Amino acid sequence: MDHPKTTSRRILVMGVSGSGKSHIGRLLAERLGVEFIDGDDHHPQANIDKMARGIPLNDDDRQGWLDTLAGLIADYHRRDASLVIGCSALKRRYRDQLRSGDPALAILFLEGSREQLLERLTSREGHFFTGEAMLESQLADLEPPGSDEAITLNIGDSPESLAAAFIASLDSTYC
Ligand SMILES: Nc1ncnc2c1ncn2[C@@H]1O[C@H](COP(=O)(O)OP(=O)(O)OP(=O)(O)O)[C@@H](O)[C@H]1O
Ligand SMILES: O=C(O)[C@H](O)[C@@H](O)[C@H](O)[C@H](O)CO
Repeated sequence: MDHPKTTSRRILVMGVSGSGKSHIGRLLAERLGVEFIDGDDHHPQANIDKMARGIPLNDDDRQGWLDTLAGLIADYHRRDASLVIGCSALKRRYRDQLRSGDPALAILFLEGSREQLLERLTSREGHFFTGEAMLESQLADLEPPGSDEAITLNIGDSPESLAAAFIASLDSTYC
């Protein structure tokens, strides 16, 4: 798809829990010198409580939250300000909702195997999202984006390599 050349861009870092959205998103924003928003910080408390009880979110739970994030993306787009935002964005229609804020939203999909993801989740401490069953539900909901929607990178690489590879792909897409 052809998009008008712009001096700013909005970037979504997506993937299931433990794929590295917060870590890679923050690093990417730092490398690009732009703001980072962690989608998790915008969940209503009811969603956090539900996940902390080990109950996966459903479409209804995610609706208002995705609306909030789409609104933030739209706001940055309107102001021609750059942004990296982390959000699981598991289903195609969730991404469509986020793209309603910026049709040229660039997407980095962090892809990993069940084993890689479980290892990352079990070594992480102090987070409300835990447990193998929760990861299973995320993998069941995941509709992986194709190359028409996203740049896909495997989480086995170091954070620095992932950020550099994505930035290189952006340059070739946008220049
Ligand atoms: N490429 C990587 N290599 C090694 N460790 C990583 C990498 N990416 C992330 N990590 C580590 O893996 C763990 C999970 O990463 P992170 O919290 O960023 O995932 P997340 O997708 O934001 O998860 P959630 O959606 O549950 O918040 C963290 O401890 C993080 O430091
Ligand atoms: O869509 C969802 O089910 C949720 O957003 C989860 O993905 C959490 O936000 C996150 O992964 C936990 O940290």
